[in-house]
Amino acid sequence: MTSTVSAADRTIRIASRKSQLALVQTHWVRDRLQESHPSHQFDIHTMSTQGDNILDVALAKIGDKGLFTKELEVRMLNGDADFAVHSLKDLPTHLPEGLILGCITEREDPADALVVHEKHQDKQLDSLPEGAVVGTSSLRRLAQLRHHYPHLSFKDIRGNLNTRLAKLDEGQYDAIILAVAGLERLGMGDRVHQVIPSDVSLHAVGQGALGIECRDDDPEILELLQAIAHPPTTQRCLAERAFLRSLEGGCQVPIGVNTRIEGDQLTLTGMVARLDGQKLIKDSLQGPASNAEQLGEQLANELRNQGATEILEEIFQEIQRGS
Ligand SMILES: NCc1[nH]cc(CCC(=O)O)c1CC(=O)O
Repeated sequence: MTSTVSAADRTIRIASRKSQLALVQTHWVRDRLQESHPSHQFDIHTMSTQGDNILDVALAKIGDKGLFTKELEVRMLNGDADFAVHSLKDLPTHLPEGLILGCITEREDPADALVVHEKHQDKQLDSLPEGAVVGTSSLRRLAQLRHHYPHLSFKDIRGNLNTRLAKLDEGQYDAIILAVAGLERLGMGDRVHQVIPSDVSLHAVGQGALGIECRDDDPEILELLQAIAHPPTTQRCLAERAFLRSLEGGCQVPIGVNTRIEGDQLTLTGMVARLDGQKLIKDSLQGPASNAEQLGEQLANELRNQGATEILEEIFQEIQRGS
């Protein structure tokens, strides 16, 4: 006798990292899917990733190719998990054979935030004192902030959000830069002291959105995930990811974006900067949102014509040398 397992009696296994932010995000996805598919059973399986364990090596040096995603991907490919919930910005633009981006959820504010030590409550980025120490490990944030605020100094910061906030509060930094979205999801939106405007700092590709990764040969899961897909966010993020995919050369680089949808028009702004902030190439273009990925590739070509390739090559060499 044969029996067919229908989605309704299949237990769906969700893979997640163990960090507090990852768990909040995964529970949010599970709860939304449970609402739209009440008869399904969803189980969450948590695991640590390399990115959670390696805290001392500069992330830029090892590159962030799947550092936060690999272990989850292995589970899916082995058939031990059905999909994984990621912060979209941590999900590489090239996925392993057999896996795809099943859906993208509605984005929160994608901007970066300035979070200050209590002694700087009355300050903003432009009024922090000369030499104030700003914590960030993101080359993108570093290059853009150096460009606009040469009076500040920058220091690496590692660890999860709570660890970083504790280091700030202890006085190891005058201020730190974090994503608005992460703070809000953890109920710490009150720590956002200044939302950094997009003319100062473009955000990371995919920032503020969740990406659900699954096997490409599982139509049941792909269908189920459509309940939490958000088409405008998806179009914006596909344009952003195509832009990054087209530019990146195998390491974490200072690339930022901003997107906007009005009617059926998508506007994409992208930038590539030198690490010292002395040179910054930025441009925008607009086109039909239905051509999102093509727009991303087109903008990448534009920036290459304006000198992005040289900047990226220079950065790649600096990182190799370990400077
Ligand atoms: N690289 C770490 C990371 N990955 C996702 C977020 C939270 C925000 C988001 O969903 O983009 C953060 C923290 C941060 O950048 O402050």
